[in-house]
Amino acid sequence: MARSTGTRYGTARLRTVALIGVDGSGKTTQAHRLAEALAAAGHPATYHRNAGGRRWLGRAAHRLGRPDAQGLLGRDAMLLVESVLRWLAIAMALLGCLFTGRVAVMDRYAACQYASLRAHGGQRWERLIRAAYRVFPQPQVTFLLTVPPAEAYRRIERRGTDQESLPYLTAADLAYRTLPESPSFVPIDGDRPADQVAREIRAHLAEWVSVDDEPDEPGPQRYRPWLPGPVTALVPIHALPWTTGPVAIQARP
Ligand SMILES: Cc1cn([C@H]2C[C@H](O)[C@@H](COP(=O)(O)OP(=O)(O)O)O2)c(=O)[nH]c1=O
Repeated sequence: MARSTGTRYGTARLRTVALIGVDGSGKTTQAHRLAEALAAAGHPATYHRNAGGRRWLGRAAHRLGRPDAQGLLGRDAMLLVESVLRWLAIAMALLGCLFTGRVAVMDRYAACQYASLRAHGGQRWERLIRAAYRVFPQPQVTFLLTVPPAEAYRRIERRGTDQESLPYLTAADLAYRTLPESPSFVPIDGDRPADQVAREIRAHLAEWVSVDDEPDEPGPQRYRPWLPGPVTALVPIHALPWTTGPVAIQARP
């Protein structure tokens, strides 16, 4: 019988994966898909929406006749509220996964808050917020989903649940690319069909799935969505058609 060793890269265990990027880049779509794929491959995972409250505060602001959350609270107060709410959300998510042993699939992480501060002109808070967020471990892998700001804008308009301006999305896009930690992000071109993007994300994470990870019993569970089928399962991951270069995995714990 095969022994399951969990979701591992060498001796390290996959605990946290983060998806970051501007609004409309596809984080939520891909994070849900990734959590489902991990679970289907026998690696229990939980999706976490690490919201900063900007969307629901924006809806509240609308009801009160203000244009958005920032119009309601003011820029600095909004950035601080967002930073606190996101900090709490990340802390709860990490604690939950610590107790359950599940992989945390993070829809946004600390870097999103640093980018938000920069894109909203709140740089003077960055040192303070970074100090507060330093308690959080680096995710083993952080995917930066990239789409042209104009495409992100179109998607948000179609979604219809919130609003972002094109200049803001452009500033946020630049902020992500220029964060000091950006060299450690795995960039993923999100301006492609969602299936293709999901496959590339899974291909990067395939390095973490031990060969011992086959489930004990044969049957439907043996399907491993990391790879497209039994024939290609024997092909080295670097040779698969959707990989664009060496598999990039960040610092291991
Ligand atoms: C991933 C993806 C999403 N969408 C849609 C779904 C959503 O309504 C919207 C934004 O996607 P979403 O996953 O919510 O992005 P984010 O979490 O980064 O804000 O765009 C597309 O039209 N094409 C895509 O390839």
